[in-house]
Amino acid sequence: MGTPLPREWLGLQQFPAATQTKLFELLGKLKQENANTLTIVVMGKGGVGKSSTINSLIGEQVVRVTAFQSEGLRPVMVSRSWAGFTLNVIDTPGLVEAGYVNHQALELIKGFLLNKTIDVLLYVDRLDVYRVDNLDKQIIRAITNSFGKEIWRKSLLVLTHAQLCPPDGLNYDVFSSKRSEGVLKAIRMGARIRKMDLEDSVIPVVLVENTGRCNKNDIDEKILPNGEAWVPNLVKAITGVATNKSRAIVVSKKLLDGSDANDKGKLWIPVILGVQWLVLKWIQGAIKKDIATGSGPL
Ligand SMILES: Nc1nc2c(ncn2[C@@H]2O[C@H](COP(=O)(O)OP(=O)(O)OP(=O)(O)O)[C@@H](O)[C@H]2O)c(=O)[nH]1
Ligand SMILES: [Mg+2]
Repeated sequence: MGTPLPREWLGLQQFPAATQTKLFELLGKLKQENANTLTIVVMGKGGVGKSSTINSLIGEQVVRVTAFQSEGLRPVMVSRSWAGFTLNVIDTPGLVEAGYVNHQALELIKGFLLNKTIDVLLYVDRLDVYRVDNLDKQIIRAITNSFGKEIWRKSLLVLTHAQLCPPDGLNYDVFSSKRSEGVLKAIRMGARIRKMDLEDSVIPVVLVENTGRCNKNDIDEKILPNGEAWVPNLVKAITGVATNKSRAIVVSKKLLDGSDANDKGKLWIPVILGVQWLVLKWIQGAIKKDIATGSGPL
């Protein structure tokens, strides 16, 4: 049995006209670049707004949103098609359980993603949180160990709950860039991305506000406190990452088995064989010389 055809992306039509125009333009560009399918995986801690962001992006209530910790532990994929273009979005369970990295959830995600190609990772956290701690780094490390460091070249940081009033009279943009920098630093540390690698691995940040109470501009687009319409921003950043010069992540068994580390060892095999061959040749040469000069043991 083949894969069922994805449903028509009806949610596109519920966006205000201005947003629709921008989205059609961006999706059209993707199609022009021969990207007929786009697979996005959404990961992050529990309750940060992963599922809500997916619903906002698709424009339909496609995945369940819960105020309390969700009991559903399985990843789900939602597919929608538009003019021959297919969008796949994979929602995943939260990566934290009782203050620790939820390895069980991670194993389920790995199993679900096996043999899939990830075009974009949305790493979701909240904007209205002020601290970044060790657990954040541990989650990032767990994702990196599972899918390889390269996944961060295909990632985007999404900060939810973006409709906020910064504390202490701080300016909104100053506050949000401080929070973004904090999470990005945790990503760099957790993923062990070296300073010298930084330039070509800039992770874009997008702020989103998923509640129905989000403010709107006069053309009905949902806006952030700084006036930016965030849905087109999100789609633009996604298409940017999808078409950047890094390759999409093919989740093979080899990648998941952590063959990365093993491969590093394998690189030395030809070198060691070469050195062995040279030593052997040298010994052979020395023996021949000994025989020729007759200076061998009596
Ligand atoms: N104010 C506000 N609330 C949000 C936003 N995003 C999500 N929420 C709320 O936060 C709660 C959790 O949202 P979910 O989308 O279920 O979060 P999740 O990351 O999918 O959670 P798990 O699947 O349990 O890991 C729900 O009550 C949402 O309504 C946001 O941008 N702003
Ligand atoms: Mg969820």
